[in-house]
Amino acid sequence: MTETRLRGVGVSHGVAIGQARHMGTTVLEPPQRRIGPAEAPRELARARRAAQAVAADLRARGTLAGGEAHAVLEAQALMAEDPELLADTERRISVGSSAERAVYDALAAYRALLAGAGEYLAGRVADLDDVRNRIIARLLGLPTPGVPDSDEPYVLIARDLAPADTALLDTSLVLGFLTEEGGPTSHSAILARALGVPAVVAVPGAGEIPSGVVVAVDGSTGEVVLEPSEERRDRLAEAAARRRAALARATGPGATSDGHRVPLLANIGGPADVPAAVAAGAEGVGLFRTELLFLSGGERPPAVEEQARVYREVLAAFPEGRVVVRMLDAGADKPLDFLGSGAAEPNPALGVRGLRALLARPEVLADQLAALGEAAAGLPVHLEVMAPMVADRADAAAFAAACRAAGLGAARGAMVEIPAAALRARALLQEVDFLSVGTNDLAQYAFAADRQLGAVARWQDPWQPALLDLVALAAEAAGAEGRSCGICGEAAADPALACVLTGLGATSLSMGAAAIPRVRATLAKHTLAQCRRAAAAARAADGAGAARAAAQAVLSGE
Ligand SMILES: C=C(OP(=O)(O)O)C(=O)O
Ligand SMILES: [Mg+2]
Repeated sequence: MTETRLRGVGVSHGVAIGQARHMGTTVLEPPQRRIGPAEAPRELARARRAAQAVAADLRARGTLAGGEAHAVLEAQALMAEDPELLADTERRISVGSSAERAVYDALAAYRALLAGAGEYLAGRVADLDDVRNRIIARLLGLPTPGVPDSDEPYVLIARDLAPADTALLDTSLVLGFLTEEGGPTSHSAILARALGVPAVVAVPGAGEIPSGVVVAVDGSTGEVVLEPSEERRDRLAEAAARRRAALARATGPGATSDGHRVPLLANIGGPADVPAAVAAGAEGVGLFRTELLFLSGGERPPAVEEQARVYREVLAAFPEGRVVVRMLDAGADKPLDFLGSGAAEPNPALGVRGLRALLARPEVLADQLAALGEAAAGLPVHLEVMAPMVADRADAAAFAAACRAAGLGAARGAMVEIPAAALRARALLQEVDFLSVGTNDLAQYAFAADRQLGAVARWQDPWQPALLDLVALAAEAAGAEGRSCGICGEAAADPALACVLTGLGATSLSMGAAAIPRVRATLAKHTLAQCRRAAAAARAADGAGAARAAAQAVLSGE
């Protein structure tokens, strides 16, 4: 057979060569069965139950997968339970649709809306299709279409991948992803990058690739070749090896090409994330999200001893390194029953969350600090603790007082996630030792754009110049006080943006482990002066796209 070449958008670097296997993504279309009015209550109850069961299953998968997948699956669970979708389903049942047909039609209507609503929302269509398939399969008593069964490694082909499936993919079997739809911001792309699996999205005709055919996927160039010749395979493998070698050459501590040090740290959710962080050469942990530990505790926070055991496991993995532990950040996107967080609040993102929740329950904060003290005892690690959602100097002072009362010798910091904290960063530094900018929440609050809501996702783009202005304020304040100001939001994982953040004065960058090698390599190619020029160019732009282009032009030496 001769080679066939296809082209898509490379979204996750590397080359994968293997047999094609298709994801079972056929949308299940239930028959047009009409029901009488007497059957309606039963059908409605069935539809409700199925939606609830699917939401619970997605949540359970999210908890199991942890990390990035957790939030993605939570968002999908919310789709399954969406009150408007349920109301539409109810309306359709009341006029004679069966439960499965009503769900199918209600979701189809919503899907059409999403598909036509711009790149980011269109990227959520695959998530919605997956939710639809899951609910309908459950109503029809069928298995949910999903990841193919295979004992041999393969290249996974799909229309688009749903997070529920990609989250639990066995990466020892999946060599790469290839999707017909999707874009750089689709979950297939985000998760492929998080898993470190090569991926090409938006490949026209991908759905028609016969199962079992050998495909070569180059996630760096977007090239896809069916039945590649020996020569082609060799060439692709060589190119990938060259790129890998370039990445591997960039080892050691993070620094610009002229030696300005920017420690590269890992964002972790617990001990399970440590091996990947160590393998990526993380110089420590810049953000240890401790919520996962509390999520598994149910009604009560985990006991001090249990917390200490988990913290120690992490701390012991970074001898001489720096580990920044973020105090429990409950509420809003991370609700926790025992803190009653968000339950009765009309707007939990603006409510008693983060440090506010901890100050309302000082014994929870005191226990966590005590557990950290116990965990660090006798270890050479540099333990640092920081408070989430610090709004003003009084917050920073209250946190510092709690640390003092706990007798914890660790450096204390404030996260800059609320614009007020960035604006008055210097005042916070009168109370705490360092700052760490959480760009995810800082964007949410700066743009009044719920980080969980796809409809406002455009403002979550970390290249927004207004967000960069706020980062600059925090970094400049820290510089003036001779303190450190790290970045620990998603922004730090984008190699070009990492250079910009360095140019703004960030003193360390913390990100998911998979992003570290590329950020290290990119940073090592540019001088501090170039990073500063890129930062100035990005801030001078209007809009995220223009900022990205302006910075990239500077970094590529145009
Ligand atoms: C790092 C951050 O914290 P989280 O994503 O856990 O809220 C942030 O808000 O940027
Ligand atoms: Mg945050």
